[in-house]
Amino acid sequence: MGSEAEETRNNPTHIHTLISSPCFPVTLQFLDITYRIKLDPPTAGSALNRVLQAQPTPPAPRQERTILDRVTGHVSPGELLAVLGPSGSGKSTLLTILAGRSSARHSGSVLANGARFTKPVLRRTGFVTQDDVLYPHLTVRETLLFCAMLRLPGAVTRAEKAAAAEAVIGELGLGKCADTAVGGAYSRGVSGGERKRVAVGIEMLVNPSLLVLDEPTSGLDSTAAGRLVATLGGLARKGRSVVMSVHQPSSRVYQMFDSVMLLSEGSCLYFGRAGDAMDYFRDVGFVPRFHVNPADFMLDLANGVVQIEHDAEADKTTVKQSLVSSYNRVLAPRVKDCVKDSVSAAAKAASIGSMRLSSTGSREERNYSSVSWFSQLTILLHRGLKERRHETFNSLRVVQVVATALLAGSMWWHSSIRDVGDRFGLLFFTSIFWGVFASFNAVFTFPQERAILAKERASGMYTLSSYFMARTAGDLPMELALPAVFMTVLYWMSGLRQDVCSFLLTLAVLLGYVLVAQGLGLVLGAAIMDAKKASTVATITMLAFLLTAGFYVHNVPRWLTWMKYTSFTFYCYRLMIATQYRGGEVYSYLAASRAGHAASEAEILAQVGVGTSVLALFVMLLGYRILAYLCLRRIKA
Ligand SMILES: Nc1ncnc2c1ncn2[C@@H]1O[C@H](COP(=O)(O)OP(=O)(O)OP(=O)(O)O)[C@@H](O)[C@H]1O
Repeated sequence: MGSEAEETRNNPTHIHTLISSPCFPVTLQFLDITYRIKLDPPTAGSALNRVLQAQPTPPAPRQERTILDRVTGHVSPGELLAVLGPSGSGKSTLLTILAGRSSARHSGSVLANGARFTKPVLRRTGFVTQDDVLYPHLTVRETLLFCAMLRLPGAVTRAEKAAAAEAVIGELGLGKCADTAVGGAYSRGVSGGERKRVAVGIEMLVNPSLLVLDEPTSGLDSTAAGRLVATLGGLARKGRSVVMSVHQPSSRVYQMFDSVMLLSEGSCLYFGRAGDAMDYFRDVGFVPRFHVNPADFMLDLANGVVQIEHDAEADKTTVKQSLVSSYNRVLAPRVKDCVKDSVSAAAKAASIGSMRLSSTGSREERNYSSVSWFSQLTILLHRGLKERRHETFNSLRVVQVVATALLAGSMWWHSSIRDVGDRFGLLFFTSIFWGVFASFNAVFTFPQERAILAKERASGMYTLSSYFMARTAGDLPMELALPAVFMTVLYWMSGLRQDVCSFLLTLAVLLGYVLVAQGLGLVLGAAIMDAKKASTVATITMLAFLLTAGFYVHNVPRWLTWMKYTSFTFYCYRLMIATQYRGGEVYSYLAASRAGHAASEAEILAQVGVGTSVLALFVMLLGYRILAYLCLRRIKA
């Protein structure tokens, strides 16, 4: 991939402007979007207060809050619509609904070319969220390259995909930081503005018909913001429908908008041409006292701030109510008629040109068909290896494992096979250490990728199965190298059975066991999707496995005896003993050493055979991974 990018950079004639080629036109219409949430009832005081109250008070009814109130509008190909409004006015909520990415139940309809959103339309919809979720350790160029590889159609060659990524880098002025890591909460990377542009670039790559951006200019200086909005305007001119929200645009940026929607507390105060906004507000009685940036004036209005005679300020609530009722009386009926006309025109066009549209559609669909499952897997594997190159082999983990192996090796230095108690202790310690270590590390896998997985799946970038395979298989070499190093150091230091065959068998048991323990961590992480909670549950589960296996408590209560059969530590310990003591060897050494406590453990271990233990571990190995996959399916795609 690197060489292709190099070739593309060095040969500008190869720069294929996939991102600026014509796209399927989509008119977005939205009618009466209303979204309400139920608020939690106010707490009725402390438990003590409730006890002291003579009469129990009936539970307060749940109140509703309107986040969006009958918001209506449309955006046509070639248009840039800006949604303005103060913080909390409902911009992000509206944009998430318009991009078809909201799981919240809202009323009203969002239509593309007069019809409900379909998968092909969704695939052609780019959505840039406010909190851009990106892989922190990939460079800007790698981020865009991998994205191009996954998102651009299978029919596009790798060189063309690399060229498209380079074109986006050039278009968004990211050349200077192209080889810098994106960075994140815990690692320094490119600046906030550059991150934002990378997030925009990711969506630009797919040449979307509809591009929805939530505050793409936040964190940018006015020059950079102007440049970005000009780029978005340019994309719109090429036939895309672009919707963006913005907090505080400069007047230069405002001039670039074709149409504007002003929101205040979920209600629309204006929708129409950007250039007509000031005339409208003048007509309904709100005139700025001197020349102002229209966006500043409109935001003041949305906040209810307006100067009246003698510099006094009018009551904010009255101002807002007046603006809402003016909009509902003057503009809303016109906007609704306009949207309805646009919907019926789109429906008519679809019925008249059904043959043409369907054939174009199917051709387009072929062009849009995603890359094959196997290609997705290899690209995701490659990306995962690059992203986590610093993580798995971070020096702390290596030091932790090697130090533990050296310490344990010193403690059990050249132990004797006849000393069954000591040997059992060593094998037991190894089982516990790797059970806890592997399951704990795996717990973090999915929770830390949740946001990015949800975003990428929602844009149809890859199938869940290819992601899952890549994520779990990609980690294997790295995850297995550490226990292999551990066992190599410890095995020869502690003087376990000194033949290569026994060493390889013990290593195989440990590696299989690590995979199973990892599986438990993956399931808990995927099911709970909160690393802290999942690691707490992992602790309790591991403790339960250890306690009920009968190693510490020999008289386990009857109703808990079954639990040891669910414990992979139990089976691993059983197999490790089998690799060290053949046949009845253990009993003859036990008889000689009279190690009572080891003898009772050996008795417990005799309850399951080697074959049963291998089978149990194998079933868990597959079972945990299948469960983790099923849990991940809950994440909305
Ligand atoms: N699921 C929810 N539960 C509770 N409140 C919510 C929920 N969704 C949205 N809100 C509230 O709805 C209001 C609008 O939120 P939204 O994020 O859409 O505003 P915004 O205009 O994008 O704000 P900002 O510019 O600060 O991002 C906020 O007051 C927010 O707290």
